[in-house]
Amino acid sequence: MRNPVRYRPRAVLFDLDGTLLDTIGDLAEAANRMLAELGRPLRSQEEIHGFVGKGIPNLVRRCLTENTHAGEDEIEAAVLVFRRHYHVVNGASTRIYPGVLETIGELRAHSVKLAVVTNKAEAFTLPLLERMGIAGHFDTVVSGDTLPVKKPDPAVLHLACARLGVAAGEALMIGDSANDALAAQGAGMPVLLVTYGYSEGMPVDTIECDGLLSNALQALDHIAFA
Ligand SMILES: O=C(O)COP(=O)(O)O
Ligand SMILES: [Mg+2]
Repeated sequence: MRNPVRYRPRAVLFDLDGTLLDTIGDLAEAANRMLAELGRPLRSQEEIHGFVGKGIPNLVRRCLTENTHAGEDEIEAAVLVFRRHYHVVNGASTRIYPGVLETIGELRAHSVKLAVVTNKAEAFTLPLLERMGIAGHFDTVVSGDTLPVKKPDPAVLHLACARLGVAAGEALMIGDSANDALAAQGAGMPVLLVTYGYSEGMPVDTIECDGLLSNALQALDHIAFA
């Protein structure tokens, strides 16, 4: 993009799955171990890719109900099965996306505060950040079960900002889906979306946002350091 608007954020809030980390292999593995244990047909990674974005209970529900049926009790029990398998595989095939470490390093070098705001439950988020060696870069982490609501509810972004001591208008969100975009817009902060992540089957260029990034490093084109 030529001459994009440059923000001067005091904090950058990052989405996790599909933005910082490519986690689809582990999510699909846990989902298929769950489906196998429940005696249900397995699903392709591509299909499961479209189910990621609104947290684990929603992922499990879609695995059990898309083109088929399951009762609420069955779905509730399946969430526990998924979590048991995901604890085992979480991080095994996860990779940090290109440009992420350099971007984080540049932001930290300019004293910009950093947070992760994810819809992934905390029991998986914190060990995953540790395992990938990036936990220490973030000043705070808000997970999918930190509050009773998740993205697209802006409350999770407000909580991250409160913990960082910045106003919502002084922060910038970087995500990969409409959940991130809507949460940011609800909180009154600009949002950049990466084009390589998971957007629940929605073409990312159809989601209203303040800029698209094909590599995380392009976020720096939208930022002016004081
Ligand atoms: O857990 C999910 O479904 C998505 O997590 P994310 O908010 O980090 O993309
Ligand atoms: Mg995401």
